[in-house]
This record gives sequence, C-alpha cells and structure tokens, in this order.
Amino acid sequence: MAPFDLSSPMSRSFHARAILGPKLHDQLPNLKVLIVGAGGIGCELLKNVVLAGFGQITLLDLDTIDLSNLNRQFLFRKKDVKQSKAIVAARTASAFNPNVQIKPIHGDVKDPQFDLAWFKGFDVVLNALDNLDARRHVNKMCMAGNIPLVESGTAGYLGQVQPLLKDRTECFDCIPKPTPKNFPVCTIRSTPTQPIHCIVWAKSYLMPQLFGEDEDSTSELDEAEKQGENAQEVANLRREAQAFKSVRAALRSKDKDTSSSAAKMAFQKVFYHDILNLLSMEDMWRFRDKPVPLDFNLIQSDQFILRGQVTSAIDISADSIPRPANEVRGLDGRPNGSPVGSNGSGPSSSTKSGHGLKDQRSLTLRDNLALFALGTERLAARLTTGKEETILFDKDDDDTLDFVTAAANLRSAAYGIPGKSRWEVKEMAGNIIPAIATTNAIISGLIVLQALHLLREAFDSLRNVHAQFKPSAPLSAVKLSLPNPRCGVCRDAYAFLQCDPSRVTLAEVLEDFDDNLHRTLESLNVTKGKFLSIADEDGELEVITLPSARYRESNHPIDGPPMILPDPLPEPGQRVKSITPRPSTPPSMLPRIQKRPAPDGMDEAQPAKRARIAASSNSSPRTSRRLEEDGLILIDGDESVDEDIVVID
Ligand SMILES: Nc1ncnc2c1ncn2[C@@H]1O[C@H](COP(=O)(O)OP(=O)(O)OP(=O)(O)O)[C@@H](O)[C@H]1O
Ligand SMILES: [Zn+2]
Repeated sequence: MAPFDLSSPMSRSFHARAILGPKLHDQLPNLKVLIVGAGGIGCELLKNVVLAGFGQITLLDLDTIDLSNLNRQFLFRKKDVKQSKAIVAARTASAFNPNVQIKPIHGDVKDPQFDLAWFKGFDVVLNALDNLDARRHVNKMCMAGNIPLVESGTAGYLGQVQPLLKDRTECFDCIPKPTPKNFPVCTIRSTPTQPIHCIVWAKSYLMPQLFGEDEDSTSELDEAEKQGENAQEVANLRREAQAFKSVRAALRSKDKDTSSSAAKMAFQKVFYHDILNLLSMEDMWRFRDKPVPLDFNLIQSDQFILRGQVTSAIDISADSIPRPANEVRGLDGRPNGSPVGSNGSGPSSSTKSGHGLKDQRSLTLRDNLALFALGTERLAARLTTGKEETILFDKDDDDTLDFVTAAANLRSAAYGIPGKSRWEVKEMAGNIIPAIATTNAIISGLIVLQALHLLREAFDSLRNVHAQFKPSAPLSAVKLSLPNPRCGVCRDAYAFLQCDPSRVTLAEVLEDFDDNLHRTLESLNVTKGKFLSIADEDGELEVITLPSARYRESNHPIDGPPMILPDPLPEPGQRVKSITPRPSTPPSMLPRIQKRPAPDGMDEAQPAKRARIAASSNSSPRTSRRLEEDGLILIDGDESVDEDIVVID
C-alpha cells in the first residue's frame, strides 16, 4: 500500500486518525491554529501540533534564542543563538511533517497589527507564554472574537492547562489572583534583614538609579509616607535620591578621569555616605543592629575591619560573616549552595561570563568590591559609547548580573547579612524556578488534547488540568466553571467597530451623549487594536465593548462616512449582581498563571446617574488594574487623556 493511503498503517497519520476519528482528523489540515510563544512550552507544543496533523500553523514570538534556552527548547541549536525563536522553531519543525505550513512571526502579540480581525482568522489559539500581561491580552482578544483559547503555564514540576471559551467557561481574567509578595520601601531602602532585601535593592533601586531613566522616586516615597512609614526616614531617602544626580553624570561622562573614578564615587555614595547618613538617625537603630559604612580604599588594600575581622578573612557567604553575638537573623531559609573557602584572590574567575561552578563560588568582601567596580565600569562604558541609553537588570546580561551580585553582597556585608553567590543572585533576582523539560512536554500534550475537545465542541470533555508534585496523582483534572458573572473581560458584549479613529467622534458613536464630546476616537487613544467600552447609566446592563479597527483602506473611500457601525448592534445583557464566583480551578500555585481580581462592579458606589465610556488598550495590566480598582475615571472639559483609559461623564 502506498504510504499516502490514509488507511495504511504505513501512513504517517494512521495512528492520529485512529485516535481522533476520521471526521476530526480530516478537518485538521484546514484548521488555522495560532501558537503564541516559542519557548519551553512553545517548542514542545509546536512539535505536537505538527505531528497531530494541524495543517496551518502560525507561530509568534518576540524573542531571540538565548544560550540558556537550549537545554529544553529542543528546536534550537547552538548555531541558532541570537536568531528569532519563531523563525528557527518553524524551520526545524517543518521537517517533521512536510504537509504542514508553519508561518513564523517575529513580533509582540500585543502589537496593534495583531488586532481583532487578525485573531479572528484563527480557529483556535494556544498560549505558551511566560507573562501575565501577554496572557491577558490574548485572553481579551479571544473573548472579543469568540475564539477558543487554551492557556498554559509551567513552574518546575507544576503545570496547568486551561481551556477557555467565551460564555462557556471562565476566562483567564475571571478569577482573582493573590497579590504578589512585596516589601515595604523602608525595609529595602534602609533596614534590610535578609539577602533578598539587598538583592531587590540592588536590582530594583540602585541599578535603575544609576543606569535607568532619570526619574525621581518622589511618587514611591509619597506612597511610603501615605502608608505610614517613618516621615524622617522618608525625608532622608528623598535627600539620598537627590544626591544620585552627580554620580549619574559621572557614569555618563566622556571625560576619562571622571569616568574612571565613577565606580568609586558610586561606591562611596551608597556604601559610605548613605550609611553614615542613616546612622545619624539614632532612633532607627535602637532596636536594630547598626550597619557599618564601607571604606573603598581600606577594603581594596585588605585593611578594612568589619565587626572585628580584616577584609581578607571575610568570606561573605552565608553564616561566615561576622555578626553580633546571639543574632539569628539574616538567613532566608534557603539552602546555601556556596562553597566556603574563597581566598580573596580578586574577582577574575567569578566575573567570567558563563555558568557553572565558577558562578557558585562565594566571594570575599574584596572580591565584591572589585566586581562592583568592574561591573559599574562595564555598564558605564555601554552608556558612554552611546550603544544604550539606559540599562536594566536582565539575569542573562552578565554585566548587570555582576553589578547586582556585587552591590547586593556589599550591602549585605554592611548590614551583617550573609552574602550570596552569583548563581544564587541570578536565581533570586530573576525569580527563576528551574524549568523542567518533562513538565513542559506533559503540559504541551494536554494543551493539544484540550484544543481538540474545543474544536470538536466536546464541551463536556473540557478540563482544567494540573500537573502536580504528587506521585500518587501526578495529574488532576477539574471540570470547568461558568464565567464569573462580574468579570470585566468576558461578560462584556463585543462588537466590531470599523472606523477612521482620526475622524470619528465619540458623539457620533453615542448619539445620546452630551454634545461636548466632540473628541475624535484617536484623541481618546481608541485606535486600531484598541477597545471602546460603553457602560449604561445605572450599571444595570452589561458593558458593550467595541474593538476598533481601521477600514480596510482598499474598499473604503477617503471621503466616505468615517465609520461603519456593526449591524445588528449588540444587545447588552442584564448585569448580574451576585459577587462570589465559584472558581473551577483551585487557586493556582503557578506564579505564571495567576489571575487578576475580578473587576469590582461598576454598579456600586458610583456617583449618581451618569453614563460612562472607557476607551482602553485592552492589554496593559495598568489598564485592567485601573479599571478594576478605580472603576472608571472621569474626564471633563479639557482634562488630559490618561494613557489609555478615558471615561466620560
Ligand atoms: N508579548 C509577547 N509576544 C510574543 N511572545 C512573547 C510575548 N511575551 C512572551 N513571549 C514569549 O513567550 C515565550 C515563553 O517561553 P519560556 O517561558 O520558555 O521563556 P524563555 O524566555 O524562553 O525562558 P526563561 O524565561 O525560562 O529564560 C518566550 O519565548 C517569550 O519570548
Ligand atoms: Zn472572564
């Protein structure tokens, strides 16, 4: 029998056909599937989708291949490093099945070109993403377009697959998510007690202050003051922030003498003067151990004495740092992998790029000083050569990792907190949970299963599936729940609004609104790919959300009417007032698939009677948060448009 005879056991699709049944199997070559993300899950998933027989696959990823991806992203080889993930993955996987077409796109799924009309071109969307923002965006697009979506995520041994379909299941945004753990400003900025506090300080405060955009931290400190943090301390932090200006200038100076002393200047500011300054606030140290200002020259010449020990004897890995008697603080409960026993021979071996044991050695105080100077110089050189205007922490950027490691360890030393190896800092600062290829493979198989249920409309078979660290029950499958009636994403009615946003005014869209609403949609930021949400006066009806799109230029004359309203206009349903949703999924343990809180009803605590319109780019977390937390924002007269949400009274 010829191999292309589908009934032949020799045929490549014989088994798939037997499992899926001829009806579904015959559909697959014509189905259009979008895979978003070509990372750990995405590579496995693409392979599965190709082998299952899907014929038209679009693969989208914004990133390029990193060396550290190769251990699990098996469609990539070393020669592919720095190339587009989507393009390389598509090329590799095409060879698995000559009958499929894989279209790679190197781009951000949030780009406006991928608007609702584009999404509507797919029969099913499979997410293989690693961040909430992009997940929410795809969720909203799929809800707006009524496109079946399978969401997924893994974290170490844990994994989750969630099929989503408008009106049938919860959407990704139906269920509240636990608030992420964060630290009070003053703990990070003045009174750290754990290695993680120093790492967060180095990564999220010092690094942006020196190498990030020149922005003041006033609002952060205002907020801290509002939260009731010590006013004197906050005032001190304001002064400290002010003093960064000259260090920033030196780091960017083209003058050789200034730039060569910039690292030392930065050191002296943050590890000497700022600490002295803090010590002058005596009240602060009544019940705490005082930090010790660090002396650049003395550390460099091995003469610095820290809590009774000279520099060369100080190995600042966990527990080896001299600390006040009877003190048990400082350990963060994590196992410390740093082998003790560095000889203070400078940072040369530990600053080399790459991974492995070198990264795991502990560093002496002098090592850290040298690493700090080196990291700072390298980063400053990147700024002065004009290659980059700002540099932010990236765990895969060796210069930033060196800088953060050294800065965190120096601060730890000053505060009597154990230090961490470069490896540990990478793990902690990058919030890395080691990715496990097997989990990705299991989850990717489950994604395809759920996608097939969605495609053959076997809704009773749909399940939320969790891979869990439980040998007796490695997988748990939970039936799906109905949408949260108060969800601000999937309970909205959506209708397609074709228009020229530079010409259409809100008043034209909503005839019965006040006549001061003659702003164009464009000026309200409702452009292609954005959404216009309309809520009724009393909040009794569901919100109507209009995803806006430009005309197809070819078929619409420039002087034609500036918009074509959808016909028929959608009917908003009655808004349901019950509050508690019943989650179908247990609160997820996966940080990658956490959910945002369900939006608070717009029908509560609103000022009397008014109609509201929210124009929003559908995706930014800020948008969602603002919509949820603030309800809808009012704008009257000339009030400027706040980023991407506007609400009109
Ligand atoms: N907005 C987006 N548009 C397109 N692709 C995205 C977007 N956000 C994330 N991705 C892609 O999703 C993929 C997620 O894969 P994964 O979690 O394996 O991440 P990774 O960056 O490859 O690995 P790691 O984070 O573990 O180093 C990445 O390839 C990433 O580029
Ligand atoms: Zn929802």
